[in-house]
Amino acid sequence: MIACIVGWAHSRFGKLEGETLESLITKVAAEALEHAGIGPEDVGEIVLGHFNAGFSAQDFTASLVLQTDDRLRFKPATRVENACATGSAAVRQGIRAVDSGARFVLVVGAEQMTTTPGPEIGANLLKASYLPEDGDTPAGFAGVFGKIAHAYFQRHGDQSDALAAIAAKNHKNGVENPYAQMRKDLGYDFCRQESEKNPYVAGPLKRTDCSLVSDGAAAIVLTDTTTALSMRRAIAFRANEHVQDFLPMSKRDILLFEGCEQAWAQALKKAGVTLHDLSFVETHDCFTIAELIEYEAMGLAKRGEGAKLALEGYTAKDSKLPVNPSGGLKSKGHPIGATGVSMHVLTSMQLAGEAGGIQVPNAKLGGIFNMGGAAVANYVSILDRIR
Ligand SMILES: CC(=O)SCCNC(=O)CCNC(=O)[C@H](O)C(C)(C)COP(=O)(O)OP(=O)(O)OC[C@H]1O[C@@H](n2cnc3c(N)ncnc32)[C@H](O)[C@@H]1OP(=O)(O)O
Repeated sequence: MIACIVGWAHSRFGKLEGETLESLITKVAAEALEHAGIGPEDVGEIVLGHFNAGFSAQDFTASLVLQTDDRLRFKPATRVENACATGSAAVRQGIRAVDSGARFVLVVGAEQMTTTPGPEIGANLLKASYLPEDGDTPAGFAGVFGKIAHAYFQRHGDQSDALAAIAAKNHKNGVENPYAQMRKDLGYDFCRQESEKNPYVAGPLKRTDCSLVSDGAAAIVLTDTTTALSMRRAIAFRANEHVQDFLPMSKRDILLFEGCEQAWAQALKKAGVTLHDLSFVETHDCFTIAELIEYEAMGLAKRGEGAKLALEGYTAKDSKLPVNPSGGLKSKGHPIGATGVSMHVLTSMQLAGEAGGIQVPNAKLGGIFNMGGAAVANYVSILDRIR
């Protein structure tokens, strides 16, 4: 059975004053059901993606979705977590529920990060790393990717120009995304130069090489193909693959993102397509170096040559393969548990031709890569509009 997305909702991402985790969850849940044209009574199963790791005092959160409407009472609801790929883990669990016979499945991803004091944010995020073996990591998760960038530069040369090009591209794309946290075209020169407003954060990574700290939520409604074809819109999963790798970076060649490579290979094979068939890709640019390595791991460039794609503009919104037309985590924001669900929402919008200013013309097939840790949890979806 092929699961389909038939409704969706997305909150603004950013520092959302006056919101709570509960209000974020219930708003997108209600909006997604309405968008799908179904009622709470039609929901067969609920999955919540929520990372937490200390961002919220409430850690038993699946039932918060039931606060949306009394008619959700007694529905099965479960929270899933897989670090920064938590949203995609929830989507995959939702697909499993459809495969097991649930007619409509409500998948919500949510996180509230900005109410946590600065130093604690880094410490919470580092819980998705493997500290005992990988050694002390200052600067939170940026420290982990700072080490990766440093090692990449040692192997393949200084790629600061390419990283700045990726940052500038994603910030430019985000300007037209109404859900994005930072809608400023920062420009290549600002992203390239160290400055008071763009200091080094970790290793060769500057502030503009990092994704944002965000609050936000997103939701989708899933159903089976037969039901989906009788509804307003139907976005089908041509593939949905999950590859989990070892946690310690010392057990892998960390510059290869082999879990990402494997997940893309499996997904493309399952969908029976190549990268050239995709209209666009939303990929996990938690740090610009991640997007660069992902170009290579997905097979778009040879190892060590990802920079060329960034510098030649191959992945720009109006070019061969737009990557992160939404602005990516870089400018859209990265509320951990919501990110993977957000990628599925924005890809569905693109395929439905409902993406407004970020619309990729004639988008037919969309690819998604969402990652937890440093290529530890790897999820690839390939989505296709069938109605
Ligand atoms: C596998 C994974 O997904 S791991 C990823 C997990 N996520 C992360 O690790 C989050 C990484 N990002 C961060 O920790 C933070 O954004 C940092 C450290 C880069 C910057 O935080 P701070 O230095 O505290 O910046 P602060 O919040 O004080 O903002 C200062 C200015 O920089 C801007 N800014 C903050 N973060 C960013 C960013 N990532 N990119 C661009 N601009 C930024 C702000 O808008 C603000 O601008 P203003 O002065 O014009 O108002």
